[in-house]
Amino acid sequence: MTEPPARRLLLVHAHPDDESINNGATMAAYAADGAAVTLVTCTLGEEGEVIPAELAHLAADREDTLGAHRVGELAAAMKELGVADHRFLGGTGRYRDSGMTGTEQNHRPGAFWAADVDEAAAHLVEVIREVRPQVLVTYDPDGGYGHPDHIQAHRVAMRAVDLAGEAAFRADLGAPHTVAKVYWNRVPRSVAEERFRDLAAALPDSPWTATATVADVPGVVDDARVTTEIDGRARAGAKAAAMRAHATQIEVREPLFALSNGLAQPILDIEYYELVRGASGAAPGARETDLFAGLDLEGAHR
Ligand SMILES: CC(=O)N[C@H]1[C@@H](O[C@@H]2[C@H](O)[C@H](O)[C@@H](O)[C@H](O)[C@H]2O)O[C@H](CO)[C@@H](O)[C@@H]1O
Ligand SMILES: [Zn+2]
Repeated sequence: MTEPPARRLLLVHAHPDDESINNGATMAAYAADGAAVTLVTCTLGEEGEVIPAELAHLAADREDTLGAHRVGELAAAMKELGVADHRFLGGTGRYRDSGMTGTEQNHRPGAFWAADVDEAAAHLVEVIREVRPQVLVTYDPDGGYGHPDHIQAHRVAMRAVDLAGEAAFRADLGAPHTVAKVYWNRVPRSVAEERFRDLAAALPDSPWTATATVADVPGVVDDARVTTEIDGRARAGAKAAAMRAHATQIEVREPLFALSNGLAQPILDIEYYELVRGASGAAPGARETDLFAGLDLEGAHR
């Protein structure tokens, strides 16, 4: 049996498209460098809006086949990033997209927001104990921007990290595993502000007439809270291609993109994180430039 790669990264996201927007360059860079990259997506994105007019029939209030379509978009995006291991939490379609906050979809049976956190976390414990990642990436407690599925993905991911390491929890799901480092997706406020200033110059050459704002960018925090930056500029093409693969949700005109709201925002090829569990591998006062910094990877195969 071949040994798994020494470095193993697990990312937990709410919908197909979040992984490419938040971590596309990071995922592509580590996959290209021989690390094992595993993505768990919690829903199929069934309640999303649809950008291309010719695909409007897929929408939840029409044929309700957008989820199946976005499974294909995600597979195409993973090919662009070179990521072979992507799964849906609890199996394809186990949890349904809950819709934007305050909508009636939040409370429909099967909605991820209505799921029991421990029950959902057990599905993720099984993945953690199989993959045995040293590093896990997910959202902050607000899910980056308050979407119910993002908040729930945070809760399930953090609960699963705790349970996966408990020997007394569900031995049937595999041997206990402690994730060494946990990160939340972040954007330093100074970077967001600078990129939106630059955006104004690029807007006339784009198909959009309006921009989002710094407040619309998920996970923006004061610079001091950002512990880690992954320079993915060498993977900018892969990230843009992966975002473009999510064609029902994202339009891309590099260096900009827009969601179905039509508000232009910058594509970030340097991706930022806040280390919330585990020890930093950087010198005091410096940012890490590697998610695996400080880890003893010798013999880290299982
Ligand atoms: C990036 C992200 O999390 N997208 C979610 C989000 O989609 C937004 C939603 O449809 C909103 O109404 C639009 O104005 C915005 O442009 C969309 O990005 O919520 C969807 C429904 O839960 C979800 O499917 C999509 O992945
Ligand atoms: Zn999302």
